Amino acid sequence: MKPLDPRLLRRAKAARVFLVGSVVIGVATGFFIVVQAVLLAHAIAGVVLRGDGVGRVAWLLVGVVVARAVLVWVQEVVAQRAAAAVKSTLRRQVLEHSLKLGPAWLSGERSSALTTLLTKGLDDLDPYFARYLPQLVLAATVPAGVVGWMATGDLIAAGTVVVTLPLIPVFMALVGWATQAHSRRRQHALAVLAHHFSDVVAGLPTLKLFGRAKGQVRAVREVTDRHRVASMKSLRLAFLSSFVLELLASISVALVAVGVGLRLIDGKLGLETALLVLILAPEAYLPLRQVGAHFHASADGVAASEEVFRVLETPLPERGERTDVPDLRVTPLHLHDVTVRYPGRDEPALDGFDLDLWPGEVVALAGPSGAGKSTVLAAVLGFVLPERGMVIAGGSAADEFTPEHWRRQFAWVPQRPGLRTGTIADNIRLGHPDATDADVLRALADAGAAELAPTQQVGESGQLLSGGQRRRVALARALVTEAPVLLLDEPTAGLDAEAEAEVVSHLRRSGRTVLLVAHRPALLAAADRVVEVGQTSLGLRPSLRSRAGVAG
Ligand SMILES: Nc1ncnc2c1ncn2[C@@H]1O[C@H](COP(=O)(O)OP(=O)(O)OP(=O)(O)O)[C@@H](O)[C@H]1O
Repeated sequence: MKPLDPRLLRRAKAARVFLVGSVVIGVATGFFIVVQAVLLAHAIAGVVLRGDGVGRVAWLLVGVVVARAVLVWVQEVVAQRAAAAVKSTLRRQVLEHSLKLGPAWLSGERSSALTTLLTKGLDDLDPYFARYLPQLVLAATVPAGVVGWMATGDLIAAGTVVVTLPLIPVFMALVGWATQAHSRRRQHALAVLAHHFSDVVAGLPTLKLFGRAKGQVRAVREVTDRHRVASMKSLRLAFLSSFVLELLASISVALVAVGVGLRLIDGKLGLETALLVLILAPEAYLPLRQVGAHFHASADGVAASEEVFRVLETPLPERGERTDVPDLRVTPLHLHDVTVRYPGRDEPALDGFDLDLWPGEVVALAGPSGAGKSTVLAAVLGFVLPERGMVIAGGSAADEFTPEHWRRQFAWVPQRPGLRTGTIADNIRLGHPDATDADVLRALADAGAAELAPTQQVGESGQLLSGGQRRRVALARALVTEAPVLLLDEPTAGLDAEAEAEVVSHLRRSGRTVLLVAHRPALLAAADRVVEVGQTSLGLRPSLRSRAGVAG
């Protein structure tokens, strides 16, 4: 584990500002430590050797102590603010990057692990900023100043410190290597625990139904135990390394003290210099010892930030910068030889797929489960990039345009539409924020959901609605947009025959281009064309064959 990850400084401006502030505070702290030692040594030697009073020195000492207390306070405030700013920056960056990577990437991630990382995981950066980093800066500034000052009084003592001091960072580096593996294991155990727990909670009704709910107690206990064991190992290592660091520092200070004592007895060293060296020697080791102590508390935060950088360094698919997307109300869309292979899969999900979609057409994609129908919609939207072939509009490939501008041409209803907490109207207005109440009611009616009240609450992820109702609200959300092309993944699943007929007739009347995934006969029959995915044959209605330019 690197003491300071340069990526943290690169990605978060607050971290850079904080580091500069910490260096200033570190130098000031070093200065006050030396001043305090000089004043103390002078006062004690004055009292012992010359019988001086301590009045003036005492006031100066009070001033130094207050100044040091103010520095600690400033450091704490700056650190807490920096930690909050860095966490919020990293969270925003991960969310923005995840959005750009799209649903195909997200489906390969474990959402609960990502949630844990962005919440509890990044919160572990607090001790890193509040304790570890300031201490690291002090460790770099204070010993240098202290040893330099000691050297002006007693070269031998300064030499002893210079020789013994590096032992501490060397030992810390060894501990760091061991801790890194432990921290990763602990982070992994926490992610597994979160994932397992959210899976069990989500599947509890099913587990209960099959009488397997109790069996999960053992599984949760095992996963929790793994996390407990990993945490205990980290703690054991932390205590052990703190003990050894303390021992090392104490022995080193003792070495300096014995040398100073002997030279004092021999008369080679004055009392004031000896006192100064004795007061300063522990101060040289203290920052380094404390770096070791705070290192363990911050190791989890650093492991979490490494995980964050893994996400942030996942390359984005290359997309162009063009914003002049052709108007798909009048421009046909072509899929040419589109071949998509998901990461980690040998077989392509879609192999050499061709499709011409003419403005105003209703085209149904049919084919067995797993044939690649949803993948066709994902390829059109640019959620997956074809390894071969391309999506073309108006003579330009889709990936020449920015994803935001390209996707404005489409409204999409996925197989499992997401709804957010709020009313039905709130969810529909996600498609068109300025939609009036009348627009919302019309969209609901066109989606075959006239009986649903716009003010009805949908609950978290739409849990207060039935599966069919959720789908119709999502369809209404797509219909309320002004997108010229509708991409609908089984839009009428869960609807009765009457509602389905209404939806189909509205889709046909709307004049928009519709590409839908369909299994049900009513939907297939209503389409202008049915395209089999996973097969090469095109089932065209005779009236459209000439328009599609397909011979036969
Ligand atoms: N994110 C993904 N990662 C890896 N493989 C995937 C992913 N999404 C889909 N697949 C695989 O790609 C193939 C095509 O999936 P797709 O969802 O496009 O099929 P489909 O025809 O829509 O199926 P269904 O009718 O069951 O919805 C399947 O073998 C599926 O397992």
